[in-house]
Amino acid sequence: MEAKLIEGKALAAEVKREAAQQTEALKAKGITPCLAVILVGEDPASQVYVRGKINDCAQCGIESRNIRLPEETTQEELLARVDELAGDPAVHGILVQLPLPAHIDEKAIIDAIPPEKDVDGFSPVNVGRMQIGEPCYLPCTPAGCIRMIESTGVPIPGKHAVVIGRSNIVGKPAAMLLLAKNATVTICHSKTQNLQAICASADILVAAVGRAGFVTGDMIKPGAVVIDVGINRGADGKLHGDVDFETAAQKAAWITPVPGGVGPMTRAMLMLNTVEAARRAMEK
Ligand SMILES: Nc1nc2c(c(=O)[nH]1)N[C@@H](CN(C=O)c1ccc(C(=O)N[C@@H](CCC(=O)O)C(=O)O)cc1)CN2
Repeated sequence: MEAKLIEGKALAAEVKREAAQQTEALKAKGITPCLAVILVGEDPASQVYVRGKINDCAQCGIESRNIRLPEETTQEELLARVDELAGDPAVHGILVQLPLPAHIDEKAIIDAIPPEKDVDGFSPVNVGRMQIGEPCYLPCTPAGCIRMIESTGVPIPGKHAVVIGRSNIVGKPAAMLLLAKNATVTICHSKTQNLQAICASADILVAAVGRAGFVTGDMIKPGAVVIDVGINRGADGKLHGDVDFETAAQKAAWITPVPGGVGPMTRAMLMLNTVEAARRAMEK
């Protein structure tokens, strides 16, 4: 079997067109969605992602505030900036780019973002609402994964979905969203025994391990949908997914590429969350 590609870039363009249309409709009612993005420090990858987000905003007609703070910014200073944006009615979404420098407590910063402006869906209130199926902002990467799976036309209900990775921003929420779609979900991690056998029984496999080429063809069930969340920069300077694409594509029915897969979808889903935040603010 030679897997079909789930084209993240094309899907992301579709999602951004949706966001742009919704933005137009909001502007006609007198409200312009606005996203504030805070980047602390000079991490080169984060700079690329933030630039991408600001460009996406422009493409969708969304206003943006690009806030760059030096590496030595203190936690108190960062909290003060977040508070300022929290109190600014013109700002609908606040995103603090992760990772933060080691001297800043990420949790304290995420907790300071009001849930109604938390377009990353990382705050405890949004995480809790997601768990119980209440309206909330879904974290962008997992939400993008679901949209990519759905784009294949393969029904999720009843399928065995295996998520490798248990991070708060990808693995856990991806598992919860798959469960909410009535998949039977297994979460695997570094201590999991029989990982190969579990993965090889997955109809849907989401790899969020953070290790290049970790998932190989022998771990894929023939005909599976494989979603590769990994973005690992190799010594060759190129980006590599968590999935060994060549061998996995021989077994899977559908597979996401890296680059051009989950990454662009993460950014596109952020645009939808920002428009939604503006709509909710208007309704309030
Ligand atoms: N506040 C947040 N911080 C981080 C998040 C997040 O969702 N919110 N996720 C990741 C990084 N991330 C988004 O910020 C992200 C990563 C990658 C891409 C992307 O488009 N990747 C491209 C390749 C880009 C490149 O050349 O490096 C691709 O995969 O095609 C977008 C967003 C951690 N931090």
